[in-house]
Amino acid sequence: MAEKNDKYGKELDLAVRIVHMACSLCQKVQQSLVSAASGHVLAKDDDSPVTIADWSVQATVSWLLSEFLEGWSVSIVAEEDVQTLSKPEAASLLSAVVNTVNECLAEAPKYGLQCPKKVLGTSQILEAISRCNSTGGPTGRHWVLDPVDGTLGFLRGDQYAVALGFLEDGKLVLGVLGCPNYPMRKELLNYNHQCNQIKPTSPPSSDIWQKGCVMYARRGTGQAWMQPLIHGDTKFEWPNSATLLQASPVDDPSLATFCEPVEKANSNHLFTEGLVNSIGLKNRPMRVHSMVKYAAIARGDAEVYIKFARSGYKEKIWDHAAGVVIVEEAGGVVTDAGGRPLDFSRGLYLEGLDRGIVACSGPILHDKIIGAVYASWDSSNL
Ligand SMILES: Nc1ncnc2c1ncn2[C@@H]1O[C@H](COP(=O)(O)OS(=O)(=O)O)[C@@H](OP(=O)(O)O)[C@H]1O
Ligand SMILES: [Mg+2]
Ligand SMILES: [Mg+2]
Ligand SMILES: [Mg+2]
Repeated sequence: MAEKNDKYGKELDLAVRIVHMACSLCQKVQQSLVSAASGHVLAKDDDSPVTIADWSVQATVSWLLSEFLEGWSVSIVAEEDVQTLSKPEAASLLSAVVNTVNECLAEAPKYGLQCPKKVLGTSQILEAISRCNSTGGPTGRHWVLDPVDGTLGFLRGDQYAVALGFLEDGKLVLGVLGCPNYPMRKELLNYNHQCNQIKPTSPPSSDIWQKGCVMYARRGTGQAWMQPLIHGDTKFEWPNSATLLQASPVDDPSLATFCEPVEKANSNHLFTEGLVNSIGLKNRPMRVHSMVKYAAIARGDAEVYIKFARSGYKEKIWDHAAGVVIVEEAGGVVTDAGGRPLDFSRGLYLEGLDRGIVACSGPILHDKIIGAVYASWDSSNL
């Protein structure tokens, strides 16, 4: 962990504590959603799901960043807004969000942070959510938040992530990724998804499933770290509990494992199948929701992550920021399909992205995949 005087040390320390809190919030909401088999799930305009957890995490993170970075006029780029939540028919949803946020903030001392002097009211919570309306850009400091990435995975009792990145002058400098359902063994990561597809209402039950982690990295250190999630009455303690992450040394495609989004609608599975076959990648794909795919590369559980969204879809910065810096500092390489670094300096979207995203555990494998993309592209139906 960064010493307190190091650049961004204060921000990283705070962000890690906040993400631990957010993960704990999500675990509680996920348990209650899965056991109620219904609950507060809404569809957004683009038909994607949003839950109590998405809004509650955004409110909690926003409140904590503003409180502890006072005077920095905190700028936050985040996924959710308050439109749906402010409608009269969403009153019970809003009250659940208010309770969830206050319960989470009351636990702040366990994470070494102060809780609010008074319980936060509805308007303060709506304000905290809507304050995250920054559009980022090439100058200044901006936090980039995906409160729940992989909401679909979250609803299935499967993989999801809380992702918090930090940009300065258009450059990604910090990434913190909370993975509350990240299992301890790689085989379980794959099995977890399949298991929950068959039995979507069964939450992971044994300790091994529930053991989550928080990963973090600071640009330029060449180090990425992982801590176990805080459970029960354990007090937050670090840097003692952190272990160094190292991306996989495998550079032979025939030995590599690749991961990709679960949903065909989010990435072209047919194209990646042709692509990985063409370079002799034999292992079957690990289909995992959310930025846990970046976490798997950083931790050495997989070697390649490929995402080719349908043409016309614009990738949002909060779906990648935290994961990219963690993979890069763990020794990996992340670019677009043309081999260029992702550009976080141009607002809400990864503008100028060439076709898709390719993240690899190292440069040799990355070169091979990019070469294969060029070779496969013309014959593809994208
Ligand atoms: N049509 C389309 N194409 C590409 N990407 C899309 C699309 N729609 C949504 N999204 C974004 O995908 C985020 C989830 O990515 P995943 O890799 O987890 O996808 S998947 O659930 O495994 O299929 C998801 O993030 P969350 O909304 O935070 O869950 C979306 O931002
Ligand atoms: Mg997302
Ligand atoms: Mg999200
Ligand atoms: Mg979403």
